[in-house]
Amino acid sequence: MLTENTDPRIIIALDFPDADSALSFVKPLDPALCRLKVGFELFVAAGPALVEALQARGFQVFLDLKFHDIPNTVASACRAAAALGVWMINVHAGGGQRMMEAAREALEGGVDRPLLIAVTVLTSMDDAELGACGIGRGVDAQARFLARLTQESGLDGVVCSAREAAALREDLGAAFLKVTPGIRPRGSEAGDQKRIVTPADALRDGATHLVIGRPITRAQDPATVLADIHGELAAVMEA
Ligand SMILES: O=c1ccn([C@@H]2O[C@H](COP(=O)(O)O)[C@@H](O)[C@H]2O)c(=O)[nH]1
Repeated sequence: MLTENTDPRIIIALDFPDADSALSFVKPLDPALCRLKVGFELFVAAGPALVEALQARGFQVFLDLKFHDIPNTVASACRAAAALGVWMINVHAGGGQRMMEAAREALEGGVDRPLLIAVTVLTSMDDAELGACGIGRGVDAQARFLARLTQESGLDGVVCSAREAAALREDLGAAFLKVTPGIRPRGSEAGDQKRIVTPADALRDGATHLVIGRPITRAQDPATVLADIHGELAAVMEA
């Protein structure tokens, strides 16, 4: 039986080219069983109206626009995103402490403010790719460094790979959110993701939320894949 409730851990990445495709995909989904993530592609194509349409269907929305700019610009963008009534928004931790603090301050005092998290190291990157950007300390150390900076800036959590979740739980506590893309049920294709983890391992290692896109959205039967993942998570929670 599927018993997720007011705090579903699964966030489905709605990477679709237009509103019609996204809305027809979500039609059979139950908002008690998943949240939805709207990223660049869909937001650029369909805008705030689509976010409002998803919320009107009962879904909580993570608006994944990964703001990364000067503090004043990011703060204003966060204020505008919060006005949409979304559940969660994000920035890039690489924008630095002043930028993250400006983002947090922009949301202060708002009723039902969105959760604010920061991207550490993209799950599509490995040590070699990070090194090629001039960061030689490796993915694990860089993710831990940026996660600590995020917590010191007063944000609610981070986007990281579930591979780093256990270390971040140790460093920063269980309540600090660890929102983890790069989730791949056993046997599914990695695609462009480098740091992948199964749903069960992610939960066991301390991921608080699992972002899952193509393994569900490109499946022949998305509802069955979602139900199977719920089963996998329930087994971990019962163990
Ligand atoms: O480090 C990151 C940050 C964001 N993402 C986003 O999550 C989904 C993952 O989709 P899959 O199809 O399951 O790979 C996608 O929208 C990314 O933009 C990420 O993957 N890694």
